[in-house]
Amino acid sequence: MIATGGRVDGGQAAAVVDVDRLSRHFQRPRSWLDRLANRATGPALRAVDEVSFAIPAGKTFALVGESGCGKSTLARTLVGLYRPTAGTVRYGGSGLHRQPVRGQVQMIFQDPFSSLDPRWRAAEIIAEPIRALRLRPADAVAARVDELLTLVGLSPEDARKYPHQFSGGQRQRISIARALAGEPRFLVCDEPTSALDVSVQAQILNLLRDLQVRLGLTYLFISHNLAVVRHVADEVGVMYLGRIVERAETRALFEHPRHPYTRMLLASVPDLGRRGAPRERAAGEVASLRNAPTGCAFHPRCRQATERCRSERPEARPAADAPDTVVACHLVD
Ligand SMILES: Nc1ncnc2c1ncn2[C@@H]1O[C@H](COP(=O)(O)OP(=O)(O)OP(=O)(O)O)[C@@H](O)[C@H]1O
Repeated sequence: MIATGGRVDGGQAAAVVDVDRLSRHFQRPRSWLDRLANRATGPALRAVDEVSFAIPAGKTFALVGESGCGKSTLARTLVGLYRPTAGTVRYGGSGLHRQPVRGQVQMIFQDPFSSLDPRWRAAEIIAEPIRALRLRPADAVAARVDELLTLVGLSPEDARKYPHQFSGGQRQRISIARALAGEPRFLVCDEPTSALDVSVQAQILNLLRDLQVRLGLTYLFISHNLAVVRHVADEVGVMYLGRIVERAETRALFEHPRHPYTRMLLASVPDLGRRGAPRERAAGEVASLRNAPTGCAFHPRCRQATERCRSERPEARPAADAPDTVVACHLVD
């Protein structure tokens, strides 16, 4: 259960990750207009803008939203690949830390082929974090690699193979084994199945689910596929141009979407099986972070937008009738 600002209320399961008004901006190169106005830098691109949420231990929080809305930037900031521009991320169970304990936060990527070094055998790929973090004595590393291969549904004989000798699904299993080698508590899965054949996607999703239960892992799960998100997530955050516009428990989000953008996203998937939920047809151009609109960033596409939506940015607030749902929209309530 999450309140505004991403704080987990006392008495609830401890958060493994707690994100509070986190922003990550990128400096854009100067345009000729900037030069003309004698500006030293171009305007910042607000890839992630004041995002807040917390993920309780053992749960899955999913991020959805159109391409370019900042999901990967948020994921990369959480695993420490990018430094936050503002706001905080705290990690841990009891007593949160500003930095993740080494190894405890890991990431798996969409394309396992490009994230695995083609010159390394599976054994070396998986052993690397074990050695770097000194998680096992040198003579126990090989046995740990065999254990991890078995855990992800491969066999110890696979240890000698190179990435190109595996299928796409098997390569993703190697990536997962490598991530688990660091003994993480928190795993960021950035589109982990979108590069895979449909028949293999379900196997990888089931593997992730099994591992979550067996190892007590906490997931941030990023996907374009709303049917997948509905299946795997406990809670969902809907991102639009760098901000979370709606955050709700999965069932509530799919059955009772509140933000016009969430409704539009769900309406774009005909077979989600929603009955009676209000439908929103897509309107207007897909906006870009490069020229983000004023006020509510969604207003140019929103059929109900008012003058206020055009000028005043809505803050994320708990819904009046569902305090676990947080929505940033002037028209809700
Ligand atoms: N290293 C970077 N430097 C400058 N701009 C960046 C950088 N990384 C991402 N961006 C910009 O930040 C915005 C958000 O990108 P991001 O990859 O986070 O979106 P996304 O929602 O993950 O998209 P997709 O689903 O296509 O992966 C984009 O406009 C992108 O061009």
